[in-house]
Amino acid sequence: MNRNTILIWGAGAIGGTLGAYLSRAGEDVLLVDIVEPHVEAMNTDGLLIEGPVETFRQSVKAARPSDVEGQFSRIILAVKAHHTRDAVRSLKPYLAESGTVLSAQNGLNEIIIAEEIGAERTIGCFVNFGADWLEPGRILFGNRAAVAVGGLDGQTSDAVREYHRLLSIFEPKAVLTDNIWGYLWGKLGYGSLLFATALTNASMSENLASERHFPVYRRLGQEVMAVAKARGVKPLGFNGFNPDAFMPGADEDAARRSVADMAEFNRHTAKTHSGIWRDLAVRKRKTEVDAQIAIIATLGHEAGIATPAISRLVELIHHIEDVRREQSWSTLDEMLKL
Ligand SMILES: NC(=O)C1=CN([C@@H]2O[C@H](COP(=O)(O)OP(=O)(O)OC[C@H]3O[C@@H](n4cnc5c(N)ncnc54)[C@H](OP(=O)(O)O)[C@@H]3O)[C@@H](O)[C@H]2O)C=CC1
Ligand SMILES: CC(C)(CO)C(=O)C(=O)O
Repeated sequence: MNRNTILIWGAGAIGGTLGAYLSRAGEDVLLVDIVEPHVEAMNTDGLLIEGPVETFRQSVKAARPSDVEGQFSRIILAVKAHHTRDAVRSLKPYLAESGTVLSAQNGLNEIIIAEEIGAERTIGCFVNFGADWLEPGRILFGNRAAVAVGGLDGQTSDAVREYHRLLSIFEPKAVLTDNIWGYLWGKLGYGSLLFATALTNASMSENLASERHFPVYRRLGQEVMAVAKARGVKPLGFNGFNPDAFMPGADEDAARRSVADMAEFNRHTAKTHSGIWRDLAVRKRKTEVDAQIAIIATLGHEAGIATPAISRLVELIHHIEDVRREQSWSTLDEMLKL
């Protein structure tokens, strides 16, 4: 390890995939994770990336947080949103004074990271590719999708350019943007629909293609876009999600087309279900609903925007987490009662 080593903090589905690609390209990468058998497997057998995009086994270096020594200039954070603050506190001693952290996560984690290390050391990023951590040392890379990197203030610093270079190794179409908040809010809109799909056991595309539930998807998208607009953000679209279709005053057909495009996009991935569904159905653990979705209601309240559908969605996900409800079409039907 030396100062030029790139740390990937959280080496699950997203961090592991990025780490394998960067290591394969000859970048000096250290994958840091709290799951000891995963760290052990990565050090012993490397990381197996498998699925329709490509399958390869990559030799990587891995460590537990307590094994890390030294100071580093580039750290990519890829833990779940609700682990962000703890993870940033644990990586902070290893972040060089002029070093930066890039969030390869869903949600508005950049706000928390900036609170902990300063906005000038926080770099924005948006990832939409699909991956699942299968078992120690083994990750499914389900599909390619949009990736963007940008400065929180819209400026393109050397650090922003450097992370864009790194992300482009993984995704050649990675965008260097002056509106990273636009992508992050676009993903919150997209993500709110994904959380709704996790209320059932059907695939993302099957859920999104359900005509009966279209009003649910439209309402969620509309609430998120209204909050984004009130905060002065110009949300951006990607992979079927068209933020304009959910803006106040937009016609129903536009939203219908966008939801159909999202269904079509998600028909072509080996990751058939969202990470949220996987947390509930497979990993049997808490989701990112509070960190990623409940915060929209809080910010909406501050801006005077009502978000009843978002609040009901948060409640239903909590019910499933607490084993008070099942993932089923009838749970999604609850969203129609608003
Ligand atoms: N998977 C996907 O397809 C996509 C995910 N995202 C987003 O990317 C982010 C990462 O998700 P994903 O990769 O799926 O999650 P994973 O759970 O697969 O990976 C996160 C890893 O980080 C570990 N971890 C937790 N806390 C720490 C810590 N303090 N220090 C070091 N490691 C830690 C986790 O351990 P443990 O399991 O014990 O918590 C886990 O091994 C999330 O915000 C997610 O929403 C965005 C786009 C697509
Ligand atoms: C489904 C995906 C990959 C976005 O397309 C995602 O963000 C998730 O699983 O949470």
